[in-house]
Amino acid sequence: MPVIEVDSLHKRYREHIAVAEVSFTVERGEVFGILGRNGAGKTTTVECVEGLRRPDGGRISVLGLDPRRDAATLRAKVGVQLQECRLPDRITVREALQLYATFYPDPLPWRQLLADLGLSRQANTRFEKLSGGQQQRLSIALALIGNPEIAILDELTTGLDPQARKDTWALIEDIRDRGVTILLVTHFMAEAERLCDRIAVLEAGRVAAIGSPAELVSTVDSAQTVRFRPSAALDSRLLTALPEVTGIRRDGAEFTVTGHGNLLHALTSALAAQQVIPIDLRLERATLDDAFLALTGRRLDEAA
Ligand SMILES: Nc1ncnc2c1ncn2[C@@H]1O[C@H](COP(=O)(O)OP(=O)(O)OP(=O)(O)O)[C@@H](O)[C@H]1O
Repeated sequence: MPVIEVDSLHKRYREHIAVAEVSFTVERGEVFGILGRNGAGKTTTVECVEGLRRPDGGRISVLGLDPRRDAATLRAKVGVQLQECRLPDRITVREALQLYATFYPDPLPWRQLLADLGLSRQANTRFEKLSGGQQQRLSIALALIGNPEIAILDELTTGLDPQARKDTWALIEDIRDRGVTILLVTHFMAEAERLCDRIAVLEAGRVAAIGSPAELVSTVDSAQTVRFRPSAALDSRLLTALPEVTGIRRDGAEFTVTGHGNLLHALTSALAAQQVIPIDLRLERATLDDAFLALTGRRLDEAA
């Protein structure tokens, strides 16, 4: 049974429709990503799942419960990392965790959690003195202190440097390995690709597609490109005769061949038969970026 079910969610702010029609399910133990450009409706969707906003239409079930009606029960089972975590400047890491631990019936031991998050040395450091990466890790710790079944993480690594981002990704993989189901909001393609078992691509308040990163890429992956330099003179008609080849371009010594199916195999076999070696052989396939563009009509980093 899915742990989160969102069915035909609709939410507007006055006359502005933030979420027009969103449906997805999250299975136990998976990392499910909501990927979309700024303003696509990601935060509004997860805030409805968290019970922080009242939907104008549709149905949401979390662990079989209603996020608003059963808010008190769900609070102990769902850990939430808010998009902007601001704590009082003078509170220490230890105090924040001890305070949050009192909100839950069965909290994790905070010392262990700090060690897992690489924050042990900051236990007595005030919030204002933490680096951006440390503040981010603390906000994840606060989402996990209640020992939740589900963690909802919004813009996990925004504002972090590349190393802190990679450390945070490794941390999320650890959390997933402990069996926590993770709903992750992101507008970073690399983050979605690295962490998510499945992704819902959101565009203008609607789901454009749902699938694993590989499934999303395969929807646009009919065309492939192979580039190489032949080791000896090559008659390009040999290649155009192959059923897998749809086009050939020549720039100086380099050939660029486009096609589909088992293009690479067909090409290398044809070249081998002519005793031609393809030098600097490269196969280029569609990426998740290409899939996003094909699905939504715009690049992920394009302004709204
Ligand atoms: N409280 C609000 N009042 C009015 N409009 C809002 C409110 N919150 C969000 N919106 C608008 O609703 C739309 C969806 O916003 P939402 O924050 O859900 O998108 P998002 O995909 O999470 O974007 P971001 O990555 O920028 O947070 C946007 O056009 C936004 O301006």
